Amino acid sequence: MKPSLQSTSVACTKSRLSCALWARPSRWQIRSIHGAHSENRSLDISFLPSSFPPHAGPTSFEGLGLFRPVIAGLRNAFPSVATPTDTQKRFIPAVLSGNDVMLKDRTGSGKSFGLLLALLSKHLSADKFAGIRPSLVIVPHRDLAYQFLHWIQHMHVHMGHSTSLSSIAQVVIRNADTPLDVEINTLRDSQPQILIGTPQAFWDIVQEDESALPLRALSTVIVDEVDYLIESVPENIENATFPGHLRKHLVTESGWLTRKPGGLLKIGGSIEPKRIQDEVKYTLGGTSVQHCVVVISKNGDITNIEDALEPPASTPETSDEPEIATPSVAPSEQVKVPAPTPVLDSKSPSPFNPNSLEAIAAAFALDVPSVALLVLPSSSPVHRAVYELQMMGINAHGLDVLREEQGRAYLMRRDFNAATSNPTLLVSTLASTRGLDLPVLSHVFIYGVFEDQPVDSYLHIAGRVGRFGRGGKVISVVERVRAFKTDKGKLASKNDMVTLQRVLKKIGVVATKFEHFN
Ligand SMILES: Nc1ncnc2c1ncn2[C@@H]1O[C@H](COP(=O)(O)OP(=O)(O)OP(=O)(O)O)[C@@H](O)[C@H]1O
Repeated sequence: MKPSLQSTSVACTKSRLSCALWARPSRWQIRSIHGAHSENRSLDISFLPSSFPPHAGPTSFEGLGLFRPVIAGLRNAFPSVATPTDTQKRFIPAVLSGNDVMLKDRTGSGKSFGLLLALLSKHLSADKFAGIRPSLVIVPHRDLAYQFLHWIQHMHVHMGHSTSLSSIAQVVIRNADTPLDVEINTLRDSQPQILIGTPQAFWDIVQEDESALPLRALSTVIVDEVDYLIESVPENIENATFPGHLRKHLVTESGWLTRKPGGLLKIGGSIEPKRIQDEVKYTLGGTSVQHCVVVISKNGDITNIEDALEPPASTPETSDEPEIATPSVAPSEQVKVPAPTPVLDSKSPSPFNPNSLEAIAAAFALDVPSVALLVLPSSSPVHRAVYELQMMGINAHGLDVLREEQGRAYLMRRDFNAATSNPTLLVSTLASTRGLDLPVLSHVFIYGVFEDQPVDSYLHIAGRVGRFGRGGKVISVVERVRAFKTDKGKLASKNDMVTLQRVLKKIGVVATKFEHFN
């Protein structure tokens, strides 16, 4: 089938910036990118100039041209989302009108959510019989795929639209429980209008049966976390393929995106490097977010980093945002929960510094009213950390947005001040927290310093709190002397405190004392 020039696609990232929308899905081929590493990780699409004028148009969702039933679903499922953010005011009309858009803005500015509203509007407003070709939403990890589906599911309940949820959207992920051919047959039986999945899942399906995915007949492609996806592309990919295309054409702006003069709108984030400091403060929730650094010394002492500022007098956070009741979902529309996590081998040596975990457990017990997130480096065993924290009496769970107490319950809650008798610590890795939105999070703990792109990693993780001007604490726990093995197997040591000091300096953040460890 020949691709239509009306096709568009969107890509979106969760770090400091970016979201892109472009066309010509017929040129897409999917290559395996999962787990691949690039030597060249210096790609930076952060400072692309904005070619879109400041917004002066409608200020309501109705005025932006969203489909009425989608707005009805939004109002009932998300009453706190009353008016569009600046960035949504700009990109929603652009997406609806079929433009290719590259979007970048600060974390938590509503990029993903707004894209979903636009995508739903495009699909649901299309003529029922003429239909619209399907769309693909590519996200970096499973939990984000389900977060998207969860958002759609909650709006769908209130839309009063006759189309079933499974005909509107489905998640495509790979899990050991569902054989590939079952997944492919499901897709064949009921192809939804919006397919949400990870690159690995799409790649596996295409390899097995290319015709199972409508790659040559897509109406929109959204790529969320586009910078992350680009970074994970191996340098040596032969032929320009997806996301090799992203590297070669999107980033270098060679014209793959610009199918017609002026066809690509670059929206938001025209940030000069010299202004990055201001932008970072904005990105990280302004002055309402505190950044604490807890240092573990060789003898196990736990202290605040030197030169940390005294914390401001605490003022309880106020919010007029209501807690949202979870609407009931018909059993046929409920998301299938994959198999439970594997049993832990607790006898093998722990990769974690026990003093660091103890510091996290103590800080959590002393300071967290309801729910916090602990982010581990990407290769860390989450189950092991959960097990060790549970042994310390902490109500720790591996993050899994399909399970109520492991994350699902927190996707919708907005009762920021509520304290619970048994607060929850959700544990995850950097790779699987990208883009996640748990509005009720008050604290995020960071285990160590992320050696690969430490600044971006910090910005991304810190952005899980302080969303939409709310407060929060980012607490990094670092070792003053961390022993490690070099590539040649020799023992060496690093001072993670110094590395983190450099990161904070670079992004213009001054650490605040974590008061309980004074
Ligand atoms: N217009 C709005 N008004 C109030 N809240 C909003 C609005 N749009 C989105 N939100 C809420 O803001 C939160 C963050 O949205 P979203 O995840 O889309 O931001 P993002 O820019 O994609 O963030 P990140 O870069 O971290 O992924 C969600 O809880 C969403 O419900």
